[in-house]
Amino acid sequence: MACTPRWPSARHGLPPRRADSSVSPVQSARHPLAQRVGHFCGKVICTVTAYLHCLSHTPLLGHVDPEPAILAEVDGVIAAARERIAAFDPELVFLFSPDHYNGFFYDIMPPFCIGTQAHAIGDFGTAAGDLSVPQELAEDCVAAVLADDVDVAISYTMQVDHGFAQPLEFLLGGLDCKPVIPVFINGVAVPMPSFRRARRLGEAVGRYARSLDKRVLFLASGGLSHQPPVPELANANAHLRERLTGGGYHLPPDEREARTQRVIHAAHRFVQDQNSLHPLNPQWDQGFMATLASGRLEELDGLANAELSALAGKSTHEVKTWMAAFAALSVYGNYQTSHHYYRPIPEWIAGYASMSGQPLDVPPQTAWPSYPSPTQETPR
Ligand SMILES: O=C(O)CCC(=O)/C=C/C=C(\O)C(=O)O
Ligand SMILES: [Fe+2]
Repeated sequence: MACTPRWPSARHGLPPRRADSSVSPVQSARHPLAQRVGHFCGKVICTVTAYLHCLSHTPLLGHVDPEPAILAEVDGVIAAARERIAAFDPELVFLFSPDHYNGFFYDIMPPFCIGTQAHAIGDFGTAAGDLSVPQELAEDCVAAVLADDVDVAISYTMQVDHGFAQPLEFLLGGLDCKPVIPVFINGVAVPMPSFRRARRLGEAVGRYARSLDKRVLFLASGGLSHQPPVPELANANAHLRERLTGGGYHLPPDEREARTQRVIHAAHRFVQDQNSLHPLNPQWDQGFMATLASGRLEELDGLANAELSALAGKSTHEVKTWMAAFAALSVYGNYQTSHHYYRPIPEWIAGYASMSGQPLDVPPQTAWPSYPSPTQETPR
């Protein structure tokens, strides 16, 4: 697979905001971030061994979109994040993502699962194909996390959807452009893990990552506040129940199309009437980002799942991927966040957000463009 980004501009015929898809190690040596974070790590000096980026995903991109100016704004946010990641040049990626009944069903629904191999199905027009999973490292990661007292499942045939595919496409240029360990966190199928458990998982993954002596990128996919029409077992009819309990691994094309159209239709309706689904909650979203930025991750330990659903919508549990990624970063010491972006986007039925983070001993990236931000750069 060519590692050319299929980010929003590419899918909408807009010119890329930055020509960073061609950033090479040599070019990125002149890159401001490269100078700061030590792109030549291992050759000259290594100052940063971990970087984090958290990004909402949306299956509605390219199907129901906001006005061009907003689309271009998001495009720029993603392009800039991709450029920073290219400058960091990760040797290994840990991607925390949920699933939407495409790879994980109620035949056996783990709260957490690490894949040693993974295949993306290509739903909603996202990329299909195999991820580049380093099998032995993924196996070691599972063993390390279990030894660290966090129970995690293992899959040798993980099937993933847009939740995993979109950040890999947008931030890394494709499904198989970097070695990636996929970490599934159940964010839609009740009963779900708590914030506290997601934090513990992230810390365990972070401790394993830190033991590797590699430049590691932690990615999180999903959120923030939203409640798109994702099926629920509690009110499923017999056919849907059969699908949700394990009959959905290989959906017939007509059912796949019906699911896609159902979400598109719901988005059109939500744009007209934001009470047609659970309303977005920008206040909660921005508070959540500020809490992660503050480093006080334990503050969310006590937020019950039912309470989060009531506050911000039933799919908001996807933000536990953000919690896990930040917890992993916290293992590297105090951190600082940057490039906060937040905008409620009804067309995508989402409080759409993006945020980067890195260990605190690296000078802040003051030369970088900023975007509308709910919080300022916040040293922990
Ligand atoms: O209709 C279905 O069965 C699945 C719908 C679906 O996949 C929706 C996904 C929505 C998101 O991923 C999101 O907004 O985060
Ligand atoms: Fe999602």
